[in-house]
Amino acid sequence: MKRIGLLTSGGDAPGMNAAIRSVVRNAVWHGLDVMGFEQGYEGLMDGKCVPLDARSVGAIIHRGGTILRTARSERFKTEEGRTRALHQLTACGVDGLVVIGGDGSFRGAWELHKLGVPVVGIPATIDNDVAHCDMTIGCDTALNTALEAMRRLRDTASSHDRLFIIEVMGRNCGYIALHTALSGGAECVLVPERPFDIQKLCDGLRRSRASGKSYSLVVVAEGAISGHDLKLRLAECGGYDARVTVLGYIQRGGSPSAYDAALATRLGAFAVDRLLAGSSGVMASLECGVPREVPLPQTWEDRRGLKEELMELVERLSI
Ligand SMILES: Nc1ncnc2c1ncn2[C@@H]1O[C@H](COP(=O)(O)OP(=O)(O)OP(=O)(O)O)[C@@H](O)[C@H]1O
Ligand SMILES: O=P(O)(O)OC[C@H]1O[C@](O)(CO)[C@@H](O)[C@@H]1O
Ligand SMILES: [Mg+2]
Repeated sequence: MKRIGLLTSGGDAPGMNAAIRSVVRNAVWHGLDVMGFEQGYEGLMDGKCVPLDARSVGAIIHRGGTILRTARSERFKTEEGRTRALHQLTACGVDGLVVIGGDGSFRGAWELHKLGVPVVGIPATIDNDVAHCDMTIGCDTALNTALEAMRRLRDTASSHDRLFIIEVMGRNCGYIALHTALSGGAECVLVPERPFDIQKLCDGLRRSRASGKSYSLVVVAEGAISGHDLKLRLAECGGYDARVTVLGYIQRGGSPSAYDAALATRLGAFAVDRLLAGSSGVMASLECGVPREVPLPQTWEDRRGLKEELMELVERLSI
């Protein structure tokens, strides 16, 4: 192997740049050339690439976003698009590829692997919805951002004796919502994985008021119900006048936490080591703290799932 390619795909996540730096520097250390493809699979199909060396990834370990930029690509989901990508890889002399992204990006990487491209994935998404890794790069930072917001909202909620709804990201996965609720001390959390009963929610809020609480914080993942729709339902069902804060893309930005920067640095170097060892169609992972490679399909076929006992703990401690 002489030259490897590198791209970031899907939603950006804090720590992607730290992973890029680590991939490039470890590859250079091994005597490899590196080409960075811009805007994920879109740039790969169009041959938009830049050579990367040890100096071109200086002073990015602490930066949010991704210097390679990222994209979602419908074109790459077609056979024609992937054939184009394959031609571009050959034209650029790339004989191995590192894909930094989430579950969708890994599905794309698996397609390339099936076409004969040696490919290793690095899990990076704020959603933490990839199986067989302790955490995905970016999730810890996003959680800390959401927690800080929640603590600020607690200040104003308690001062005004109000009910606040905090909507966090998570189209299909309630990990951020659950862990924000757990660490921020919410009264209640709504996640896409569990149906919710508005009457039960109103009853719970009423009980906590009756027990002497003067304000309440409800965390909702965007995929369960929007914060604004929940406000309307709470007004209809319980006469509540809730205030809504949608955290949105704020959660995707910012410098990576120590955890995310270190995780990205370890996984970036490990991904290059696995490519050089001849692995393909795998994710570079830390599972229970131990580096290991996981066949890509297992990362989406085996569901991580939400821990029921943590959902129950939020409820139990909300008395
Ligand atoms: N089944 C598939 N076949 C080929 N490519 C795919 C497939 N699924 C997803 N991709 C490619 O991967 C890209 C990124 O996927 P997706 O938008 O699901 O984000 P992700 O990697 O899961 O990250 P995040 O969830 O954090 O945004 C898609 O836009 C598409 O180009
Ligand atoms: O608007 P975009 O970029 O598609 O991102 C939205 C989605 O991306 C994620 O933030 C993951 O990056 C999801 O939680 C969210 O639903
Ligand atoms: Mg995803």
